[in-house]
Parts: sequence; C-alpha cells; structure tokens
Amino acid sequence: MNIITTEIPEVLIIEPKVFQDERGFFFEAFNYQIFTEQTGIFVNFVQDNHSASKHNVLRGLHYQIQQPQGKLIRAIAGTIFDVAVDIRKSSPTFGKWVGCELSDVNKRQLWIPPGFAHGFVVRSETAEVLYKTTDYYAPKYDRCIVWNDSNLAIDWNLTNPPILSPKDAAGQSFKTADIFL
Ligand SMILES: Cc1cn([C@H]2C[C@H](O)[C@@H](COP(=O)(O)OP(=O)(O)O[C@H]3O[C@H](C)C(=O)[C@H](O)[C@H]3O)O2)c(=O)[nH]c1=O
Repeated sequence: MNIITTEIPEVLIIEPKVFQDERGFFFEAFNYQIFTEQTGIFVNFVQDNHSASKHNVLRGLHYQIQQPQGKLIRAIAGTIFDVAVDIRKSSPTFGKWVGCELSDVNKRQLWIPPGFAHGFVVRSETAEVLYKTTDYYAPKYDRCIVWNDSNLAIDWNLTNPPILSPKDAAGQSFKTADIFL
C-alpha cells in the first residue's frame, strides 16, 4: 500500500498493491492491520456506502455537526473528482480544500478524517463509489455547504453546471455554515 500525502496532512491518498495476471486483477481494498500500521490511524468503520451517479452529478459538500464521519472513498467504476474541505475551526488548514481524481483505473482511495466536508463530481459517463464511514448516518446532523462557495473557491473543473440534489442546491455558504468542529 502506497500512501501519498496531500496539502492537508490528515487527508491521505492511498494506492493499494494491485496483483495483475492473465485473469484480471486482485487487491485488498482494505486491510485493518496494514492501514493502521502504515498510516498510524486507528479506524473503526461501521458502515459501507455505495452510490451510483451519472456524468456531472455532484454530491456534497456534506458534513455532520455531531457524529462526524471519517471516510475511506474509492471509485469502483468510472472516474470522480473527490474533494475534502477542512472545517475544523482550530485547524491551521481551516477552510482549505484538497481534491483527487479517483477511478476504477487508478484504484486510488482517499482517506478523509472526521472534521471535513466531503463531495465529489462524476467525470465519466457514470461512476460507482464505495466508501466506508467511521460513524453511522444521522440525517438530523447532516449539513451541506454549497459546492461553489466563493470563499472555498473549489476548482471542480466543470464545463457545465453540475446535476445536484435539491438539498445540495440549497446548501449553506461556508461563512454561515453551522460548523461545530
Ligand atoms: C448518506 C446516506 C443516505 N441514506 C439515504 C438518505 C436518502 O434517502 C438517500 C440519498 O441520500 P443523500 O442524497 O444524502 O446521498 P448523497 O448525496 O450521496 O450523500 C452522501 O454524499 C456525500 C458525498 C457524502 O460524503 C456523504 O456520505 C453523504 O452525504 O439515501 C442512507 O440511508 N444512509 C446514508 O448513509
């Protein structure tokens, strides 16, 4: 497993060791012992999520005001641009974002600890995303920061306006977001 650091020290890009042969490929998508030994992060994933999206769908930026979720994200089909925003008020990188292309080709994963807003946009025709979370879904604590917030100024590199859920289209601005972290 290869670990690539990002401009936010706690957000990591993980490249699994992939075994290719004439049949195809195999890799361990998650191994607790290797993950903790190589990252020094002790995680307890309690939920596996799976979403499928069309081209140019943008999901996010979501965060939780209580029971914040850490996430280990990967695309098992297609390509997404995955973004993490540091919303930890005490953090030296508060308000900073990092993005990474995740795809079924690069098989990269993104580790985003609790305390971040998360979102992604689909760059391929369709994409299927799997992600593990360190806490359970709690809709009453779910919040959304609007994807194109001018203070965050995330470069989604879009050619057309994204397809959003009504919830995401009505997201808060970063400045008015009720960030508790
Ligand atoms: C997230 C979630 C959703 N749901 C139900 C609630 C809705 O009826 C339906 C769709 O939910 P939502 O529109 O919130 O799904 P996404 O827009 O993909 O939200 C996710 O997208 C961004 C990228 C994230 O990082 C979060 O994991 C999550 O907020 O699934 C559940 O039953 N359990 C869950 O854990």
